[in-house]
Amino acid sequence: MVEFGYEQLVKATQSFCPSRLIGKGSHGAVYQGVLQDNRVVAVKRSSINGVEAQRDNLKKLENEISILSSLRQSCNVISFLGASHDSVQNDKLLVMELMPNGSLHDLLHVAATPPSWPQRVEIALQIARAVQFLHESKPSVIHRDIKSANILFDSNWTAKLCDFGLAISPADSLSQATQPAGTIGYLDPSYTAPNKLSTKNDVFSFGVVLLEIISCRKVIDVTKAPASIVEWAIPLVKKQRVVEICDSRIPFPMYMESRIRRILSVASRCLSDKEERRPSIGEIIVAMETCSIEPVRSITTWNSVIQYLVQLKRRRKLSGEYCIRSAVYSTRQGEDVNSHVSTGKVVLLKEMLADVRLK
Ligand SMILES: Nc1ncnc2c1ncn2[C@@H]1O[C@H](COP(=O)(O)OP(=O)(O)OP(=O)(O)O)[C@@H](O)[C@H]1O
Repeated sequence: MVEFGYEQLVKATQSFCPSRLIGKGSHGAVYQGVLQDNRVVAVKRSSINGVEAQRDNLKKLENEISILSSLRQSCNVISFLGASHDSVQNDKLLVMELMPNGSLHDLLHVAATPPSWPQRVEIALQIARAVQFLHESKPSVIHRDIKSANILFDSNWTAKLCDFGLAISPADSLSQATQPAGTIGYLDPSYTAPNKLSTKNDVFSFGVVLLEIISCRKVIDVTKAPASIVEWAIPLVKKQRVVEICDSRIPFPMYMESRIRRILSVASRCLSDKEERRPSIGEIIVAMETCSIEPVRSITTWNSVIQYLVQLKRRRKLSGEYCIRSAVYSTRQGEDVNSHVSTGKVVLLKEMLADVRLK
């Protein structure tokens, strides 16, 4: 693990200047810093506004550093760059890549322009890959706080999972004594005691994020009944009323209907009351990879429309060929050609059939 000098990071953040503050979380504040080699990074600090870090905050940041430093690099998990410790102020610092494009939460609930449907599908897949990376790491890691606010976008608009303050490895002996934790609205209701810790807790939270991506509804919205996104959406998925779940700010895309249905069906399985019925993240990836199209960056709605039209044209060509073949067969049997094709095509078809008969 790279150990940064505390003074070096104080300088990089201009002494944790308020103008460098990106945001505050429950266990620290994140600042933008510029290192000596001009790399622009994000620095998470356990103390807020210089007030000595609460023991709990410090423990969470230490845990985050320990988990991130144990992981290999992954495309969809925040890149850990190093850490620093100041024994005088009892302060810890975590250095990570800067994510300049905000969170999925802001993209869904704050941004003026809602993300396109292909973008949503790709983001969902990128998050699934991040969870797969954690669950299939050796030893495996359970994030315990998967939510849209913890999914940030890098400069290429690649989604990455962040905030490992609550992450835990079931292989760690301490995990058996760790109390359940997470964020209301995303927290698995069956995670009620330390011994209920399982990768399926993350699968549940991932299912909630899928519903949020498709509907753009807040996970808990007290102005609506039912307030919980899960209680609202799952009965609609079961009744196949998919259009009612989809974000109505952008038109429902007929060309993506099957992909959206598939994602909602995955979400519904992730949110099953019975943990054993929830799919593993490996199964989720298999189901979802058929939904993906292209990287978010290069996707435009037009690309997808063009893809759809090409597919449609191919399908029509195939069904046209089928029509002609079936008409040839029926004509040989003495049936009427018109029963197989639209009138527009009959003239051409009759000429072709004449040709077939001549042969
Ligand atoms: N690497 C990063 N690059 C850019 N912004 C970041 C980065 N990491 C965190 N942030 C932002 O900094 C703020 C604080 O993040 P932090 O992870 O400490 O807490 P949080 O996720 O907001 O809250 P909580 O810890 O309560 O779940 C958030 O607005 C988050 O989006």
